[in-house]
Amino acid sequence: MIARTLTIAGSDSGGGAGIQADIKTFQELETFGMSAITAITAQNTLGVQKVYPLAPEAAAEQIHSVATDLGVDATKTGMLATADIVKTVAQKIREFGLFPLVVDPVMVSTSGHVLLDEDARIVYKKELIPLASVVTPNLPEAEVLTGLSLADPDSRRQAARMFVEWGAKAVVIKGGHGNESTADDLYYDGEEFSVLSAPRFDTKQTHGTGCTFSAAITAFLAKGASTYDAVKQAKEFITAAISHPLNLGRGHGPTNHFAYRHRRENR
Ligand SMILES: Nc1ncnc2c1ncn2[C@@H]1O[C@H](COP(=O)(O)OP(=O)(O)OP(=O)(O)O)[C@@H](O)[C@H]1O
Ligand SMILES: Cc1ncc(COP(=O)(O)O)c(N)n1
Repeated sequence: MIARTLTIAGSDSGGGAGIQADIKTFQELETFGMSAITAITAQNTLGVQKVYPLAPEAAAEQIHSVATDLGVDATKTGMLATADIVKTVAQKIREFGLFPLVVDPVMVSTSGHVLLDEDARIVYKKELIPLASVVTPNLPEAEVLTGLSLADPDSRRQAARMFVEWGAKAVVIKGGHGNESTADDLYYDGEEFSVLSAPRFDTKQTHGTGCTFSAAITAFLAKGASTYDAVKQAKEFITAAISHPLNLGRGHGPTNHFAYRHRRENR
């Protein structure tokens, strides 16, 4: 049977991030993608013009519909908007056993728009991170959640240990926002640290990189990969997507979700 993937996240009308990036990634990686929408954004490459969070029950009903009929092999969470949605989503994940679970703690868009209410952060740590098979904060998100300044490798390792202490089985602290010459992501599973490294491309077309990366991890997990292998292959997917830009829009353009498959087909 085809592997079934579920994203619980916000809609990006511009198609580069959120639910749309997730479904494209699920499809490219030959899984059957499904969605529970938590918020609707009016958004393009220039920024987020408007956010409409949905009622928590709307997310709960969508998860119920999918889980009680089609079934789910791996799940991810993205933009959850409010503390009440975070609580409800965590409860539904527990109720339906929607594991393995990738938690992408989306807080602020590339363009600087707040996508998670401040009072949701505590709930996140208490309710959602402990359920995660892997949690994928970027550097600013990891700084907000741990309260540490993450300018050097030692502090990043300390932050990674904190996520595992809170109950996540593994963590990837993504280095996209760092200023090193390579885009290095730090992986930790409670036992070993590894650095997943890729060239840093000098590009503005990075809208949706985090969503795409976490969706790719979810797809590889749904197909049976170990967490580390899923993260490693997802890093190849996102590196291909960033390095073959589509040049759309006038701001931070989307990544290229076709690139990984095209590269494999042309080998
Ligand atoms: N310019 C770049 N060149 C190469 N890889 C990059 C670049 N920017 C980000 N990445 C990679 O993309 C992935 C997502 O990382 P990033 O830190 O951008 O996440 P994010 O901030 O959550 O993304 P988003 O833009 O969706 O919010 C990571 O594997 C990171 O290393
Ligand atoms: C619905 C939604 N989810 C997530 C992001 C984060 O992506 P980015 O940081 O690349 O803007 C976003 N902009 N919109």
